Amino acid sequence: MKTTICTAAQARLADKTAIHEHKIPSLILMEHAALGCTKIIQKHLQPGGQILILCGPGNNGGDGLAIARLLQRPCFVYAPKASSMSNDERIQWDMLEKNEQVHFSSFEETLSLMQNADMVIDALFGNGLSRNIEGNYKTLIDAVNASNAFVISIDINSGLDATTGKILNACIISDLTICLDCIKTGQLINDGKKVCSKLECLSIGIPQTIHASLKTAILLDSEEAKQLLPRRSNDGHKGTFGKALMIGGSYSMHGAITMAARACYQSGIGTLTCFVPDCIHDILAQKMEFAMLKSGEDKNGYFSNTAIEVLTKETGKYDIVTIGNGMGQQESTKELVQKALQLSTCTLFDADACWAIREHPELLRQDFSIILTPHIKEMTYLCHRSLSEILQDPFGTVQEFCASYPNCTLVLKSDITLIGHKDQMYVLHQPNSALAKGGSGDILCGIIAGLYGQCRNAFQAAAIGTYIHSCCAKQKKDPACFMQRPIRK
Ligand SMILES: NC(=O)C1=CN([C@@H]2O[C@H](COP(=O)(O)OP(=O)(O)OC[C@H]3O[C@@H](n4cnc5c(N)ncnc54)[C@H](O)[C@@H]3O)[C@@H](O)[C@H]2O)[C@@H](O)CC1
Ligand SMILES: [K+]
Repeated sequence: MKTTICTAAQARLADKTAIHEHKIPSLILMEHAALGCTKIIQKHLQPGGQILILCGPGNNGGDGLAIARLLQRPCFVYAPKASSMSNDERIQWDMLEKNEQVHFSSFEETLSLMQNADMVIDALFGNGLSRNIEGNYKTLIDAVNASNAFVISIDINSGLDATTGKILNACIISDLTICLDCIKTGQLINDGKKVCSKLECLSIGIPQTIHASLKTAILLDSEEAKQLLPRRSNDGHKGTFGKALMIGGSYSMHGAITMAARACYQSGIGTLTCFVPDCIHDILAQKMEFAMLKSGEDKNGYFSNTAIEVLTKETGKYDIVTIGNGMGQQESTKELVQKALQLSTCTLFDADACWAIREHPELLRQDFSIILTPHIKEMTYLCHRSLSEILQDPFGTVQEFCASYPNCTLVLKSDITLIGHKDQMYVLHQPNSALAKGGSGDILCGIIAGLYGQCRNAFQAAAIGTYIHSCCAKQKKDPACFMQRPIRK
């Protein structure tokens, strides 16, 4: 089952389509949601523990009331007046009329119960939050955040804007958030990253085809990765697994091209050639027994502007070309980037190559595939957004870029990494500081190139490469030591 990532509008549209076009009554969706949540809540609940459920005026509150019924144990519930409830919440309320285990508490009682509660269920606001939280709701949220209870938010932490991840004046900080049907973009960016410790996504019976038709982003998890991993046939030869050319390096940054090349080789490329400035040829010859080496004229420790001549004879020889690692922000990098595109083969732009192309973004529109792997700062060279604008809206940034450059696959690297191509997007949500070090990006570039050689599909290679890179870091190994075996299990 795919886990999807939606804006508030996409999530609402998915709900609406399920209800109006697929004729699934909203109360059935609510029951699925509440049954699933109840099972998860029970896993965290101690016998005899005191549970307090906070319900708001919409269907999120309806979920809370349904959970109170399904728990089948004594619990305290705070709920608004029946007259201000949504229709479905009102029906849930009626179902509790004869229930003797549910005790409704006033606002003041709720505040005092909070001090001894073992668990608080946050069903105040979900996808319908539309303005700043004030008054009693703010007081309740502040009290939850000051309590020692284990807090579970239903769907979205109340107070968080589901799309932007901004807090609307006050917001529940949860130990666990159970996302209904899909993760919301706001839960992965901005304040959203700080208010939910753990996200668990629950299917509530909305048909998967609805998300497919809405082109929502897909979470890159182990199930998805297994589908994307290229299979190596035992009767393949080195040509089967691709020929890569990696262009990069400079006197002070020969490590970058070395790490990228080693990762490419260890990712299963058929043959690998590195093109480096003359001044580091001998150093790399010592370090790279796994790659063929070509070198071009250097100047002051970098490629010279004329180094490109060597590449003229290389057209048609390679399946993938990578460019950028350790090249520096030099005039010659700009020249080489343009020359590399004349090889008319799939080209991966990493690091300084993303800077070098910024004066000629029109060159990114080619009839072959281009992969770009910028981090946030490098992304500022590729679009008309500032660093903070990209950080505020990484999803929109990737969508906008991919719509403008349909032959490009963009890997926007950050604590969450977004991989986009046309209207498709994968999201890797495995933040890990092990990757926050020089060389990580070079290794990713190499892994993607190595996998491209085996699948010849830029979007697939970028997505599976990004996933494997992150898995290697989780194993606390040097990511360059990765093996494909762990995710094949
Ligand atoms: N209909 C469906 O398809 C399903 C909806 N579900 C739940 O329903 C939620 C969405 O329900 P709703 O659209 O009713 O939205 P909410 O439950 O988030 O609440 C909307 C209500 O809160 C009020 N409100 C918004 N901001 C406020 C603020 N700052 N202060 C005070 N009141 C405020 C609105 O006027 C509206 O009455 C989802 O998040 C999910 O929990 C689930 O039950 C599954 C099925
Ligand atoms: K909530």
